Amino acid sequence: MTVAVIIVAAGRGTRAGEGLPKQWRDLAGRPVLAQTVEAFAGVGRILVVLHPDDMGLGMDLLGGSVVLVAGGATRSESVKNALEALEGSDVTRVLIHDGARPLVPASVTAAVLSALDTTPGAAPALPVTDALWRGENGLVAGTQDREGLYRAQTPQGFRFPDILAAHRAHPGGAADDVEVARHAGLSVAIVPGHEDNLKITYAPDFARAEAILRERKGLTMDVRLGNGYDVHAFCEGDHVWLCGVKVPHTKALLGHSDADVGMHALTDAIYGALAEGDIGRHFPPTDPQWKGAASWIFLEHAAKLAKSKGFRIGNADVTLICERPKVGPHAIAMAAELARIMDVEPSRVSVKATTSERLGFTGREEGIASIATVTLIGA
Ligand SMILES: Nc1ccn([C@@H]2O[C@H](COP(=O)(O)OP(=O)(O)OP(=O)(O)O)[C@@H](O)[C@H]2O)c(=O)n1
Ligand SMILES: C[C@](O)(CO)[C@H](O)COP(=O)(O)O
Repeated sequence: MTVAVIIVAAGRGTRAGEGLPKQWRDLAGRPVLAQTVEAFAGVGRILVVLHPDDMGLGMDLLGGSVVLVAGGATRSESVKNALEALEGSDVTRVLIHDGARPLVPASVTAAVLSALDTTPGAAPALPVTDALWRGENGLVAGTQDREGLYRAQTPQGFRFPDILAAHRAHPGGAADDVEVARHAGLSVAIVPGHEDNLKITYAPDFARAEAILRERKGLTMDVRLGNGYDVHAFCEGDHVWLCGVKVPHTKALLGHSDADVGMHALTDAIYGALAEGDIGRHFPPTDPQWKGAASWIFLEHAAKLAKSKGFRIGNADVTLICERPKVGPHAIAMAAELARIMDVEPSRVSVKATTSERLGFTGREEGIASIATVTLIGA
């Protein structure tokens, strides 16, 4: 028995939203397609069907370890191209699998292959467990008996000559290869599918798939919390830099750099979460090259350091403590600027202010203090 695995990955993944087609996107550190191919290691010879524009990407990712076949305009055309490529080979059984199902358990594949000993076709599926409704204009218009209904998965397995003939005879437009096989009169056994074997279809499916992978690898989430605190004294001047925004004021802030007290607190919070010291360790105040430096250089460095260590910024919260200038009118612009520098969504960054009720050095308007908290989430 010689087995071939056809992995169809020539679609454009339009429902998964913007960016690269889903099979090329990152899933827990590696492209989806690399993980799908890996799931079939040792099962048989592997053919990967790609969009003609993606052949270069395929060579880079998979090299000579698989046979690359150019896909068609529909899934079934893509499958047929690969089946035709196998004609004349010694292949006796084929498994046809979606490139967008990277988490297929080996037990599902084994069950499909073994069912082919007794039926010409076999495919995994899960029974529908929820109640089913028909809907019209947002209202329930009727119910549907769920008895005997299944959610179809892949790999769908067939004896090679049967499925090649079935595809050649099919008029096109089938949702899957079971439909093609049944049109040709082949019987197809249902074997137990698996909830992990989801098809990445919409953007949130990436997070579901990633959670399953993490659980499989026994990984727990590495969440880090960091805090930062900074103070700068006022001096002569007509503006201050706060969280990357130039704010007119009757004084300036004194410092070796641009004295952006909020950005310094946030930068230190990131270094703190990474156990990487503080700004002074990375940008020594004794080094003249940082004299008058724009503080975004420090924040960008800290954010990139976090990324290089496998962390993303979960959220950041900065509080400025001063009587004046008034921060409220600038807070949104400040949060947006910090988010831009750190390369995170603006909704994950907060800037707010408080006075110290005229108490202490901030109350006497001798300077501004800032505290910041950040969470880093390990990949
Ligand atoms: N012309 C096509 C269309 C789809 N597929 C593959 O068939 C599988 C299942 O299809 P689907 O999830 O619908 O993928 P896309 O067609 O890429 O997605 P969308 O419909 O959202 O564009 C995917 O691995 C996809 O790459 C293919 O090889 N050739
Ligand atoms: C083949 C399939 O994966 C079975 O569930 C599915 O039909 C293909 O994807 P699509 O979303 O229906 O295009």
